[in-house]
Amino acid sequence: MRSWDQQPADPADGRYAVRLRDVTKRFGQGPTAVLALDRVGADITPGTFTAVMGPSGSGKSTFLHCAAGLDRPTSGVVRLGPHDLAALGERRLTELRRTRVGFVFQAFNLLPSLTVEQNITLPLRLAGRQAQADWFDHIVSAVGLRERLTRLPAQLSGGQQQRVAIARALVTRPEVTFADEPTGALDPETARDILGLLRQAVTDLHQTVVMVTHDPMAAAHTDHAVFLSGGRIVDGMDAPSADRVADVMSGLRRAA
Ligand SMILES: Nc1ncnc2c1ncn2[C@@H]1O[C@H](COP(=O)(O)OP(=O)(O)OP(=O)(O)O)[C@@H](O)[C@H]1O
Repeated sequence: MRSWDQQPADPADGRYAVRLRDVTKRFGQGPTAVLALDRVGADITPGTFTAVMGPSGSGKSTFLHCAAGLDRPTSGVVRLGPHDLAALGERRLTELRRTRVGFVFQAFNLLPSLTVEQNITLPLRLAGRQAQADWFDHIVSAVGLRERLTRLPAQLSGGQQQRVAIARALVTRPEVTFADEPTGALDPETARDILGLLRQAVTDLHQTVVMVTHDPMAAAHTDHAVFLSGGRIVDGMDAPSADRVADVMSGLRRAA
């Protein structure tokens, strides 16, 4: 069996934070089966911010779940850095998710009985690791939570709670952070702050972020947008602007 520390077979694999090759995901069987992803390929370069877009039901969440090792594809290859996820058993996959992947969800998903600081460092404690003081300080400053480390989530606004979730995602210095509609529950002004923070995590902290979003304004904060339709990647755009993204999205909705 391949060890997860083994060198990759294709030397190019190690250059990407995430690689999907021919990834297909089928839910169910027979006439009611749904092909949620249909031979999808994607290369996510380290230190980039990518938006995954597409109409409702186009496969965005399935893409994110397969790329993040939350779900296993029916066929195809998913690599996180040099690691082929299919080669990992459940225990190692869980460990890899905990230490090499950050998650930010629409619903924040903070633990209500833990303070801000305890929520941020939770992934490290689960992995039996200590916080690196410099990095912890760095991200706490970046997300602007230094004065609120002893608060509980219920004492914070939605935007502040999402800042905690972003700090928690970054605390392990993951290979990649996946954000699923991270601004979906926020008012437009707070949403802009949170998108600016994700942008800053990429530009200043050299992190890699992949964000599922419906919102062309959100995509405009990213370096690259990929568009899914019917489970396939049908388009891509560098340096996306909200207007160009909205045009592509309208076209995809009309065609759907
Ligand atoms: N667990 C599941 N069982 C059966 N079908 C599923 C399952 N998860 C997703 N699907 C189907 O797969 C397709 C893609 O779903 P997915 O949630 O990935 O789309 P999406 O683009 O994220 O949609 P939305 O924008 O509405 O969240 C849809 O047809 C959906 O109904």
